[in-house]
Amino acid sequence: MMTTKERYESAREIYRQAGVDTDEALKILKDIPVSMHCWQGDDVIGFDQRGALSGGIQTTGNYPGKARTPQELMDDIDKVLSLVPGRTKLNLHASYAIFEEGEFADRDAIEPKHFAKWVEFARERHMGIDFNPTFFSHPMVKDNLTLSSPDPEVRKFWIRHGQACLKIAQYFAEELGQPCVMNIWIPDGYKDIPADRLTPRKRFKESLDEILGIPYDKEKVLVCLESKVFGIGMESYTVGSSEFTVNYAASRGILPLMDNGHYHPTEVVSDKISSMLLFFDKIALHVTRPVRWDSDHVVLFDDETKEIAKEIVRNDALERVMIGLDFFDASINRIAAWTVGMRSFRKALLYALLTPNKKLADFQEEGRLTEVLLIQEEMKTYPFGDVWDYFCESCGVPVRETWYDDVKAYEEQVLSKRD
Ligand SMILES: C[C@H](O)[C@H](O)[C@@H](O)C(=O)CO
Ligand SMILES: [Mn+2]
Repeated sequence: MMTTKERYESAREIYRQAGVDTDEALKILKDIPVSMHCWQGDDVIGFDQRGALSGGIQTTGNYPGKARTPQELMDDIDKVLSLVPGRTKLNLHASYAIFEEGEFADRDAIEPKHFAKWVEFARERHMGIDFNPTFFSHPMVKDNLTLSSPDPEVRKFWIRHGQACLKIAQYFAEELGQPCVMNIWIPDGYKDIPADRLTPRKRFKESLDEILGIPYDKEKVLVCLESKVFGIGMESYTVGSSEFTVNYAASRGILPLMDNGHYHPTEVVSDKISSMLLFFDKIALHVTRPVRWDSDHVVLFDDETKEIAKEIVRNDALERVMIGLDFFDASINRIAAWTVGMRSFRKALLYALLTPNKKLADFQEEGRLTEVLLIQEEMKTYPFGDVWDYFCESCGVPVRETWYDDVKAYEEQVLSKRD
């Protein structure tokens, strides 16, 4: 039987004939940062509250073994890191603040010190940290409203939260020497047809201006604003619609964030990326898999994921698109869910890098559309798996599904003891 390296060498030659340099592709692939969301490990619960998940998002499933403490979550993240190749960043929500015994700070009073353990964790693993204020799962979310609430006390609380998070984001960037992508998403909306769509959006705009009005270093903290078309219980109207967030981001010099679960079912983020790149220096993504709704299924190596990766790679936008994953599945082993999602997106990036993008774009310009179609189709059966396996092996992570043996062992030795 051929070794992984021998299979790679054979594949390299096949790709070379199609005009693709696999060695170069693997060099690029290894350094593309993909931000891994901490919230897959504990069903988006966090450590600062005991209530249910709110904000119109939902984790379904009851698979045993979810992380209940910071140490358990860190152990689980470590297990995933040992199974996924390439550069990873860690994406935290503010609700994952770590308090000393007997200590507590509410969301509007959290400080960098409450994230010092995460910094230590990331530093030891040479990772940067991205960050998210948490505008949900908290008693100060009143009638599903936060920054757009008519109640000034509610708004002020969440403005203070946003400002506290900016300081924490800058602390991450300074401590770890990598910019921190700080994403703002609010759940605010109405279940039924609103009487006034304008006023809540006006208040949201003013609240955001107050948050971003405090001094912070724009080189170190890349603030994003994420849109959403609907949430559970907010089916008819969301304050932070796509038009709101894109216009706000453009007018304030921050990044728009597109989550591919946050649009109407036939809209695709892959088609939006090029337009956004023409008007923004940088944009951000939450890659997820919506199944009929914003269900946040595990990211797969599917057509839309591939198309998203292609848009980033072939538009030469690897440094301009901040990639983060956002899914949460509690119905299967959570470590496996994370691993499948992370490996799948890295695969999609590799697939894009192994596509003769320049040749195809030239053909399109020349009107050779038959060739565009047939080459894209033929590339699907190139020996992609041999290149992927070699990449995994050279990054020191398991090749193919053998990684599940590690997950099973971890489940038996660690996860099964948790409940
Ligand atoms: C945890 C959430 O998924 C996240 O904050 C937000 O990005 C979102 O996508 C809400 O639907
Ligand atoms: Mn998201």
